[in-house]
Amino acid sequence: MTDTIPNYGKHFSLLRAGCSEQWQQYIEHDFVAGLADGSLPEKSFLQYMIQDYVYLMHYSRAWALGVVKAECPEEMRLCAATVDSLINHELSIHVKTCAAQGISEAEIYDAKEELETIAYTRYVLDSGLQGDFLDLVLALAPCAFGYGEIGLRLKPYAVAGNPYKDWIDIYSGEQYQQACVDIGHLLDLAIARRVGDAPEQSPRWQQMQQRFTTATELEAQFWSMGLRAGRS
Ligand SMILES: Cc1ncc(CN)c(N)n1
Repeated sequence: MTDTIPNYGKHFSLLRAGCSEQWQQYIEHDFVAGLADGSLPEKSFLQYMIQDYVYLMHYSRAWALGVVKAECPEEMRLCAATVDSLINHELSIHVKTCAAQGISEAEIYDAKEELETIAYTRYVLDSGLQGDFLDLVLALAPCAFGYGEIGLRLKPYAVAGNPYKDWIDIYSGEQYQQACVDIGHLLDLAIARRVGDAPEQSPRWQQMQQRFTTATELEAQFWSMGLRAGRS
């Protein structure tokens, strides 16, 4: 797998470097290795897709909260565009994968949430409810960037015969990669507006890094939940 760090903006690189161990545990998780070589059990993938549908619904609500908390038109527009891309595009593969197994969208919408899904989604929503727009974006960011980086790393494995080719194609694809660049721009804007040009020197930096790191840890737990669901 290639180890190039994607160019999703200045602050992505800084925050990623600030939690490199947790970041590696997220992007190099066994679940990801199973997607790459196709060895991930089908049951794990299906359970993950059901929980991920539920996750993305709450994650979309959190981006909608971004529209509410934004402080300029550019922030509002980027948040609104992300809500649209999540609920009208990214979720399609979840609906398609479940439909192929005879599970309807209404059933996935009502699926019982695993504890990891609750922990992660409510952490993100609470970051926005309790904090300001920047707190919210820092908690939202690892989701977008991590899958972007994983998509690029897994691209060479999207070959005929890999059952997870469609999944890899989506996250390595131009549309998803552009969304990561746009979110990187949003993060840079949000930081510059609220903390200035040298955020690492701000008294707020440690707490900002912590939000990003916690969301990164919750991502790794989400993969582990997928593996566990496949074994039960
Ligand atoms: C848990 C999780 N994290 C990230 C993504 C990519 N948007 C996702 N679909 N699910």
